[in-house]
Amino acid sequence: MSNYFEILCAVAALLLAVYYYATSSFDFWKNCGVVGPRPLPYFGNMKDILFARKSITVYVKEIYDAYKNESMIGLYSRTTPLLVIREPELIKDVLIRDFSHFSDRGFIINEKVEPLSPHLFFLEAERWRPLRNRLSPIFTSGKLREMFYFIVECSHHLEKYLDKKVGREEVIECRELAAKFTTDVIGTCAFGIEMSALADEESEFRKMGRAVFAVNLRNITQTKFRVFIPTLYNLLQLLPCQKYVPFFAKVVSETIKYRRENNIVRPDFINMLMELQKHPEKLQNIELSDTLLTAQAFVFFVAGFETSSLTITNTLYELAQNQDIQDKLREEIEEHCAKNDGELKYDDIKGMKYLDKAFKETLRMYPAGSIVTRRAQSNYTFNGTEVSIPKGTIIWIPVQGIHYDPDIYPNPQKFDPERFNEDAVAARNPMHYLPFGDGPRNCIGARFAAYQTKVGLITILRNYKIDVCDKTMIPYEIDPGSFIPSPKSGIYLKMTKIPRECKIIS
Ligand code: HEM
Repeated sequence: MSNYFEILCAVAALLLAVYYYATSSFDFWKNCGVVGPRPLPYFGNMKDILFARKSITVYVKEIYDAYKNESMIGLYSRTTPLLVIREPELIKDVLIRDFSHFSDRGFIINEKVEPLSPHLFFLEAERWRPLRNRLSPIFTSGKLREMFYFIVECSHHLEKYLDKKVGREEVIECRELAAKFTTDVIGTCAFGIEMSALADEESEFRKMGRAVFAVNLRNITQTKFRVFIPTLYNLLQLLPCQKYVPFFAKVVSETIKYRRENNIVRPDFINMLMELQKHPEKLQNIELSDTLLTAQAFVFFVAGFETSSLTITNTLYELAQNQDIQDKLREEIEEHCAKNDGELKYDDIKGMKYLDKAFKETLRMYPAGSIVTRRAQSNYTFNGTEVSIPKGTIIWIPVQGIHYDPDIYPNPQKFDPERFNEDAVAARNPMHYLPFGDGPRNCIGARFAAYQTKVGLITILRNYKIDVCDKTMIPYEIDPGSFIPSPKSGIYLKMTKIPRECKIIS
């Protein structure tokens, strides 16, 4: 009898210890005077996200809306305190003014689990800083002008593809269409080779691109473990390496070898990475090994094709439902064509003001980064407050919540490019529009993204009228398992051919 009692006591003590471990930090925000939703033992506030029942995008908007009058909201990423910042001045402190305290995103990197993970997006501040300094010149407008030729070449392939695919009118799944185009663009610019995603239905690059973003158990587990359960993340090295890793490694090493042997110089990302490899002194003695180089080419591909293809898709989705805006946009394209005898050049794209507003409005409604994250690199007290956070605290900037705040963007569900006319932009706090983040660690490819997205849109819109059809998903639903907020199913739209004569030339 006494044995049973002892076992019972031991089990109770164990349960108590587990409960204590799972909840002991839950007074942290209360003690700081920061409010937030009640956390659950072990899961904190992340249960629905961990089980992919809710996307971060939806969750962060709910939290933002629920704490309307707060400048900060305290959450728990399982047992670890995590802070959401709403107030624009504090956001500016984190992203810009006090960036030296927040120059890291807080992703863990385990090169055994993911050999291509030490890239610009994930890298810790020490390796990130010299690499970013040296990679930034790849994206200047001068370099972009040189690369514009490649983007335009891909737009001709897109035109041909559409000609073949769409007869007089046809329902097209636009996500796949746009992804093929941006795969070709980023492929030629990042890897320096033709990916032929548009020309070849079985393109290996397109298959690998799909594999990187596939919403499957492996990808969901990997992302959730990396972000929320880092202790278990290391166990993933027991699984075989993702198939795209050896693929990209081989492509990059073969390209480099071929260029070295044949003395080929081409104005693209891989060329600039090879130049850097030759001059380690420029990287403050961080060795740009072949793997580190491949990781950078890989992140340009991964960060570059899906974000822009979703932006093209989402713009078409909104234009199909807003015919007046679509007509106005087409008029602007035609006007520019007429001025240049049917041709569009690099500078014309820059001059298309209405296209720019529509692009920006799409990114307001569908930001690829629904949160921007930073990690505190030292203990930090927020200016004008008594809230102090310890080194290591993760910060979430709730971009999705801000972009749908009716006090900032009245009637936020409405697609309205006029929100981006000069006066409206000047009247808004810059921290209230963050599709590319901000500060020294903002999106390095923002300018490139704008050009490839706009060229893709022009190519489609000048040739086709876009309408919704029975298969169009209305309302738009985000797949809770997706890493970059993506629609739950394909985006099917009807395309009807319009005879055009305008051509883009570089
Ligand atoms: C519409 C398209 C795109 C969107 C919406 C987008 C959005 C973002 C966002 C929100 C961030 C994080 C910024 C921050 O933390 O402040 C980011 C970072 C990054 N993006 Fe983009 N991006 C796009 C296209 C591209 C393209 C085309 C490339 C490359 C060719 C690219 C490469 C990167 C890289 C390397 C980072 C990490 C930068 C660093 O940590 O230094 N992105 N992007």
